Amino acid sequence: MPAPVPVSVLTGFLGAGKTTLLNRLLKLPEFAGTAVIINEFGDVPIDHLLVEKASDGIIELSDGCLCCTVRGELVDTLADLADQAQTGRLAQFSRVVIETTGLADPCPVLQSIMAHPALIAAYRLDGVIAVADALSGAATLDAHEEAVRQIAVADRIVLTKTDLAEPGAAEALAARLAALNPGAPVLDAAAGAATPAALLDCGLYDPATKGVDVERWLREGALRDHHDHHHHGHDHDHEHHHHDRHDGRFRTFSLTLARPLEFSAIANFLDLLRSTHGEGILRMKGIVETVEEPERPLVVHGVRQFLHPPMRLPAWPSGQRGTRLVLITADVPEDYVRRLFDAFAGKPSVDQPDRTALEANPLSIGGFRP
Ligand SMILES: Nc1nc2c(ncn2[C@@H]2O[C@H](COP(=O)(O)OP(=O)(O)OP(=O)(O)O)[C@@H](O)[C@H]2O)c(=O)[nH]1
Repeated sequence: MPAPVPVSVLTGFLGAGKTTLLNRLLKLPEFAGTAVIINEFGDVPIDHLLVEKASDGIIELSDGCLCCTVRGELVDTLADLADQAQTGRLAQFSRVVIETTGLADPCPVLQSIMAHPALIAAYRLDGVIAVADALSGAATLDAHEEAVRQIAVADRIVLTKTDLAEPGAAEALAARLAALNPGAPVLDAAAGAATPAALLDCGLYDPATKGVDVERWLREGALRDHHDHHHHGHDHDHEHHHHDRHDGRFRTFSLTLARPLEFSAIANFLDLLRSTHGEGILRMKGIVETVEEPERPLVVHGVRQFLHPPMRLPAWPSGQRGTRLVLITADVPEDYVRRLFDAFAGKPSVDQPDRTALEANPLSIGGFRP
């Protein structure tokens, strides 16, 4: 089996600058052999579309890229691409970029790549790139929950039109984006920061070292730094009051445990979390030290109710062991998740049901929503 092809999902609101960014990136050598899937043709054509049209919705590009609209299901398109490449009907591609329509919630796309049985062997999610423009980004975030969602689930955020924005506007938006999603670096396109090196390879696997890079994948350190910064002499809540009704609903936080967990404890924790708050788990990723195989970390990765089949790494890639989970959530009480995790981790606490009680009756912990 060939190695799974990395997929980048390019999202961002209408007119934010997705196509402009993509056009620029596709000219770079790092993007050679990229298959581009656009789920809607916008008003601004991709430069490369000066091409002949091949059968079944796939358009082959003169420079070896290929590009298609998603006429049917995204899953069918991706499965078909993989099939054609495997049977030699199509040149093997090294990367896929999916540009979502501006209005889309990217989670279903991530869910397909991560959890659809027809795709998990052929593809791996590399990362979500969200584009926000400095001119109208703040107003867009105020008006549209989808825009906030796109930022919240991103691995990288590209700030566009900073050259057109009023003085201070770009900085204010960048700060708001960082508060919404502390784990994602904000890259200024006009300043040349949106480079392939900055945008690609956000996944667990690092092609440069041919190893895994947990720190870069989880970016838990960035999360912690942001949290610390905002809790030392800085009133976080005060900051939130200035934002609109959407921002405060989205939270990114991490759960950690410095000793091994039984596999069944983590499995039941995730099951319970998914069944009580699945819709609100926009993304979840992490690495777990299990009692059963402490030398081989378990990698968990999911979107909403859907989990990528958990896999084991051959060894701990960095010195730090234990369990680290990063969750990006919408309308999920952080306190509930923490108490649930503590119960399964066996952390004693007054007036809290323990794991046995929870497995018998999930309602015994407050915060459950059907
Ligand atoms: N000055 C400036 N203009 C930009 C920048 N990025 C994008 N634009 C312009 O903004 C407009 C919209 O950009 P697109 O790339 O079409 O945006 P999009 O997100 O693909 O839009 P949809 O396909 O409608 O969702 C175009 O006229 C671009 O030329 C930037 O960084 N600076």
